[in-house]
Amino acid sequence: MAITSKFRKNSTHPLQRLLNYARRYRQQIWQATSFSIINTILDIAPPWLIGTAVDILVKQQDSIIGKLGIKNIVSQFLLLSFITVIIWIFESLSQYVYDRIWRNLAQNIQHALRLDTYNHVQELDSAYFEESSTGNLMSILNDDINQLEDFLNFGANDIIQISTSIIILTIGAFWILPPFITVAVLLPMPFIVWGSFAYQKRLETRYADVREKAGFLNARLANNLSGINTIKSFTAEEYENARLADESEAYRKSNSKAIKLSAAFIPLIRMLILVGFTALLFWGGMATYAGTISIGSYSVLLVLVQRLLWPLVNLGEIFDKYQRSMASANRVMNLLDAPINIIRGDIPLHITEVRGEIDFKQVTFAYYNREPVIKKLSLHIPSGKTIAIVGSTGSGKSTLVKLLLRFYDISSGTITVDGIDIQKLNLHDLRRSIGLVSQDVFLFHGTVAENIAYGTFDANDEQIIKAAKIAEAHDFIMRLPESYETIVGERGQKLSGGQRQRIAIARAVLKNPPILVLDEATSAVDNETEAAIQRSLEKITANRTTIAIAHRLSTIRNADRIYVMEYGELVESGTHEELLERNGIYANLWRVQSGVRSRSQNL
Ligand SMILES: Nc1ncnc2c1ncn2[C@@H]1O[C@H](COP(=O)(O)OP(=O)(O)OP(=O)(O)O)[C@@H](O)[C@H]1O
Repeated sequence: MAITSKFRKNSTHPLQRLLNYARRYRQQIWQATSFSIINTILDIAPPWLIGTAVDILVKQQDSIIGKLGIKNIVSQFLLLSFITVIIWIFESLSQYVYDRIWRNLAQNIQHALRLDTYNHVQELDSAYFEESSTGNLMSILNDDINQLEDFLNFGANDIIQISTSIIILTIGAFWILPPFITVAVLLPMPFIVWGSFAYQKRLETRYADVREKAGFLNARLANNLSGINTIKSFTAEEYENARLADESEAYRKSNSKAIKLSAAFIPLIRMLILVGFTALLFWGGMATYAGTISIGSYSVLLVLVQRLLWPLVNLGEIFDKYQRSMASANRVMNLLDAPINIIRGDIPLHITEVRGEIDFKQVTFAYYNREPVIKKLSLHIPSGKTIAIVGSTGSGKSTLVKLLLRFYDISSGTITVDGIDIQKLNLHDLRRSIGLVSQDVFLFHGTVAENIAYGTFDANDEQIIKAAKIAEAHDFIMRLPESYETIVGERGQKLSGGQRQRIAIARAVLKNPPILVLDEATSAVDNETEAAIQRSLEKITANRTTIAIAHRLSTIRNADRIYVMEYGELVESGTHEELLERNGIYANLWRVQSGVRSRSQNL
């Protein structure tokens, strides 16, 4: 598995990547662009109307409108007023339309992008999550996508309107003015455009750094909030304050660097515009005085330049927004492009037809950049039998389960279920066939009933209660304030460890999988709860292939076969009695545990 490829950066420009993504909204984008352009054209009309009004006053019967045959000054002004009203109405209408389309487009794109990215994240393998922090992923899924929304709301429209203005100004100036004045007016333009691009390039790296720092800050926050009890118990508040201050300071400094550059942009553009405006004011005035251009044209131009050149001042702000959103687009697109390394097979496995025969053949596996933790391991689990795996901590027991569920793919060897290589099986079918009660039970924020029905979403109340009874959870659930409707809190923190464990078992019972994996299902419980869980497990493991991983040997002594694992290899196997007779590692462990037990019971 080429893990390094996950973190490969895509060299395509983020705008191009965003446009490729937004292709499905092509129609909406064209509509919004058209209305933005129409609005800009209509927006240029007022200077023309002012020029025409001056023209009427100066030339009277010979004005532009006069030349149309309307000689009466009142009628000329009436017509001009009528045109003004019409233009105004259409300008307002077009503004309403483009604003609505752009803003809805921003909503649609951010919505689709968030769902697609989240969906993609769900498909990524466990190794990806180990290399990236939840807080950073959260900041991509939330902040970065919001940043894009912010740009799409107004930024795209602003860029289109300014570009249209520049084109119209250029055409208009060449049309009306003597060339030397036009050149003087337009002289700042290439500098503004070139300057903007040069600026943008430098801002790009600074904003990429800002987004990265935002990710680190978020990661720290997410980590601390989920470990708040540990912080409190170790009275590490001051320490964490300092650590957070460091991350926050790094974010502030990074922003400061970007601000230093971006804040200088507007004053610079303003100076360049000043050159053009002064040139027009002076030479245009001289040319009008000399009679080369009319007073009407001169006034149109002055207002036009004021209306068209000055908005360029906003260019700084727009480029700033653009650059910030491109830094975000890059992060979102990189996440969306992260390759899915667990390839789904296409052989279906119907849950009702699974026999549950599992075979590990010469399986070797190493975590990324680590030594192998499973070494040429072979294990046969007959259908319907219960096997147990015991062994010292870190020997690789949980890893075996993760490989069976394909959280990771093996380096060599094969794992089969009912004789079919799990890499060829439909991944969802494979996972649906396996019920996992893991070491650290995860409950979602919601009710007890919702948590039991997690994964069996169509279960009715009766089925949920039945499963809870089998898991010996019904009694304690009925004692909760709102029984099955009690909210368990985030990660189930309003319940005890043993209660969470029993809900997890009820969840597995309801799922009714042909293969059951119990990874330390009785780890966090007292003797009484263990006995209760043990009773329920006996019921649910009957006639179901079961893999039980345990540290407490008493919980697995009745297994059909027990395997002892050491450093990624199976070193002993047999029934409880056979292993005791063999007098090896298992027998030793048993003696230690039963000794400890009897002593602790005597105390
Ligand atoms: N995601 C991971 N990345 C790198 N190494 C890992 C990862 N998960 C586990 N390991 C390492 O793999 C080895 C086997 O871990 P595993 O969790 O399978 O042990 P275990 O036998 O289940 O231990 P325990 O009884 O304590 O739960 C350990 O040395 C552990 O440090």
